[in-house]
Amino acid sequence: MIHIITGSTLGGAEYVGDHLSDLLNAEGLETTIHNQPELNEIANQGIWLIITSTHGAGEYPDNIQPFIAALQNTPPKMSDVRYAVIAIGDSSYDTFCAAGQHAHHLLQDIGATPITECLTIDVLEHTVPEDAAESWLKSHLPLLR
Ligand SMILES: Cc1cc2nc3c(=O)[nH]c(=O)nc-3n(C[C@H](O)[C@H](O)[C@H](O)COP(=O)(O)O)c2cc1C
Repeated sequence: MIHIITGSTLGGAEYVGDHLSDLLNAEGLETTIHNQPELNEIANQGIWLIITSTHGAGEYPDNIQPFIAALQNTPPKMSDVRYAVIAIGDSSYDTFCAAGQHAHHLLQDIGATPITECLTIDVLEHTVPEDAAESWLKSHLPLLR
């Protein structure tokens, strides 16, 4: 099972999550999308794919903040979780993709295993972030099985 966990204010990261979920399902991989993630509803095993934008001054979007706080305050056993983070942001901000980068380090710190480095998608360069995410997915598919 691949848990797709999104952090989004304007919907962009959610669209990326929906798109990747469709592609993974077409490859025969099972997914669950968590657009309002609750730590106690997400099994601490399998693959977590976190897709989050950055808002404010390097902040997480509101919908994912409680989930991140719960991971920090009461981290579950993460040794059976492999994960990847897709960070979406705008490189005109000093805090480019800060939320996604933070999530990547946090998961590693609490004992989950990274599948790969954090992917950053710059919306100035990629007006359709789904396209950049799709290319990434295709090249990382063997690691997600
Ligand atoms: C008020 C505001 C603050 C933002 N702050 C940041 C930021 O600190 N770092 C960054 O990389 N992008 C920042 N962005 C860009 C967003 O991350 C980007 O537009 C993203 O595509 C939004 O994704 P979403 O639709 O999932 O919320 C900001 C955008 C807005 C509107």
